[in-house]
Amino acid sequence: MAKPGGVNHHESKITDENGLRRTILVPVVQDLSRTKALPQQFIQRQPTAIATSAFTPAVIDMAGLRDGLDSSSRAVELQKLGREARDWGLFLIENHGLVLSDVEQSVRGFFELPFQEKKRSVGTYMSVDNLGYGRSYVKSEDQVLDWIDRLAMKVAPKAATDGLAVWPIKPPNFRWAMEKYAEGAREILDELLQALAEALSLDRRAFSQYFDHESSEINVRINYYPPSPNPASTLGITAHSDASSLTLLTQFESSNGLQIFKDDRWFTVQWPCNTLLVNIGDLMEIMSNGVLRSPWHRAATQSEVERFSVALFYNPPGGIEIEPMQDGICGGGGYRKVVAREYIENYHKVSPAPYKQPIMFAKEDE
Ligand SMILES: O=C(O)CCC(=O)C(=O)O
Ligand SMILES: [Fe+2]
Repeated sequence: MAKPGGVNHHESKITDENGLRRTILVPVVQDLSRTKALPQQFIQRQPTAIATSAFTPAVIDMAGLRDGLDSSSRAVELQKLGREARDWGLFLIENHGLVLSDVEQSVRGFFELPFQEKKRSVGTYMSVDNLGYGRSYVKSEDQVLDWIDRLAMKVAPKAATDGLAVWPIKPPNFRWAMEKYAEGAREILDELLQALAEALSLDRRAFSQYFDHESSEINVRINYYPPSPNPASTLGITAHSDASSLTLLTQFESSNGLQIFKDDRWFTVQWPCNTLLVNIGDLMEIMSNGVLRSPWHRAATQSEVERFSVALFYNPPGGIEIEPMQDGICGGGGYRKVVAREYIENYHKVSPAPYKQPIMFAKEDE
């Protein structure tokens, strides 16, 4: 336990060069930020967080999309959706009906707890599948670390969470708020799976056929980026694509943290506060055989501002085999059939990874 005002440590398990499992201690970023300390292990080898351009994704009006299957407003939204999903792999949604205040209150309440309380509150499942309160993907002692503390949990299917102490006990309504949010999110993402297929002139069930209410998987990761002593030399999240089919991303205040890589440069994603962001994940890239591509993205840090984001990953049931589309427009991406769980396991094993490397696992000639 740290002295009052001191820095606590997360315990991360790594496998060292001799194949032995070891625990290494990683400072809690929330504590570092308070003391304005910036240890060497958080300093990127190249200055990073300077994005050259700003980008505001197209906003899809969910009310317009719901406006009757053959209505003109739906046609307009579908056209926008198809274009943005193909060009950028992400888009914003408005009129989504999701209320975020309970989630925000619970998340802020959790991170306000003292370190030991946070650990006690979450239970013991830290090292399972990168879940729990702590850090993701600490693989070696000389790795440059992200300026972040995280809380990650499985939300669905419910049975998958039974044996794990996955839910923070404090604040007391945390689980209720997150499950309510996830159910609302699932409805929206189901609609978007169908709309994306339609926007690409595919059978409406081309993507949604892999999902079902009982066993599709929802994982939630809460990213907390405390103020950084030097945003130009720290990163909140190292560049990656998401393993998911679709990711729903929420931030609590409008701030510029998310950056996306396109045409050889980084763009800061500008994101109005009444909207949520949806991005294509690797599993969707595989399903569409490369017609939709999962964007390579990262999170910058800021000097005076703390930022929270909530990433909700929507995946088919783990045992489902995904078969890349082979017809006219969807074909030629060179992807092979993959079992969702095998894809995700490999993704966790190889992350963090160089540009688009995890998805090579699903290429035909791998
Ligand atoms: O904080 C953000 O905007 C990005 C989060 C993210 O990319 C993730 O959790 O996978
Ligand atoms: Fe991400």
